[in-house]
Amino acid sequence: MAVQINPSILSADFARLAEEAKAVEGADWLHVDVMDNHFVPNLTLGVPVVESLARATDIPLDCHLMIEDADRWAPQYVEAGAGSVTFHAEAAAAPIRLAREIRAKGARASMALKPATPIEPYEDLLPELDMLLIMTVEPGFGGQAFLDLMLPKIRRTRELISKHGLELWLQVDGGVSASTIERCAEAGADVFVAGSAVYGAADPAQAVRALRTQAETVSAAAAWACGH
Ligand SMILES: O=C(CO)[C@H](O)[C@H](O)COP(=O)(O)O
Ligand SMILES: [Co+2]
Repeated sequence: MAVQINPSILSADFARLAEEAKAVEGADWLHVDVMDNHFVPNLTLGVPVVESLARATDIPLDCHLMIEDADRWAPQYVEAGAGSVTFHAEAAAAPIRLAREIRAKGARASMALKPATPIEPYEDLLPELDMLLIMTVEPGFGGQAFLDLMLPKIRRTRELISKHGLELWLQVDGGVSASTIERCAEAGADVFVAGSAVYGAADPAQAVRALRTQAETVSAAAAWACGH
């Protein structure tokens, strides 16, 4: 299980997005939080900004759509250049059809769960996805405190992924930092979104490297424990 670190540009300077992407060289994906002021009480950016950002950076874009009517909008983010598109389970009328459409258009299909949404009703849907995102804060804002009570859900999701023998990536988003990333990795997450912990650091690229080292150490120890 390879560790991936995805800085969230929610905590970057929106007037300098191309430079902010360069500041996190070495990151696996750039996490782009799209908010519509309906699904969440905040407003960020949309398709035209994603199009420009995709042209401005070589880092692939991981678009996290916190928007209503995901069925209508998500495919447009693939066309805008996103390599991975995450829709919320709570905002999709037909998640299987939507995941298939995202994949057919050439991107990785991912589904997110708000903290109060359980994973169990979605077990049969997991093979349709390339990634599952477990929110570890209420979506809407960066800089919130990590919700420890999400750790059992991360664990249960990792068990379901193993039970079905899937290649699915397991992403965590919200309050991920030097003081919480090890707990997430230990619970079974392998893709880590970090906004304030990266862009709030004096050297964002160094913050990405440090988070990666922490997560890799834990996941190597977990792999060793499983294999013996
Ligand atoms: O989806 C999000 C908020 O809804 C952001 O990706 C997330 O909060 C990242 O910011 P931080 O690491 O500062 O919590
Ligand atoms: Co996000």
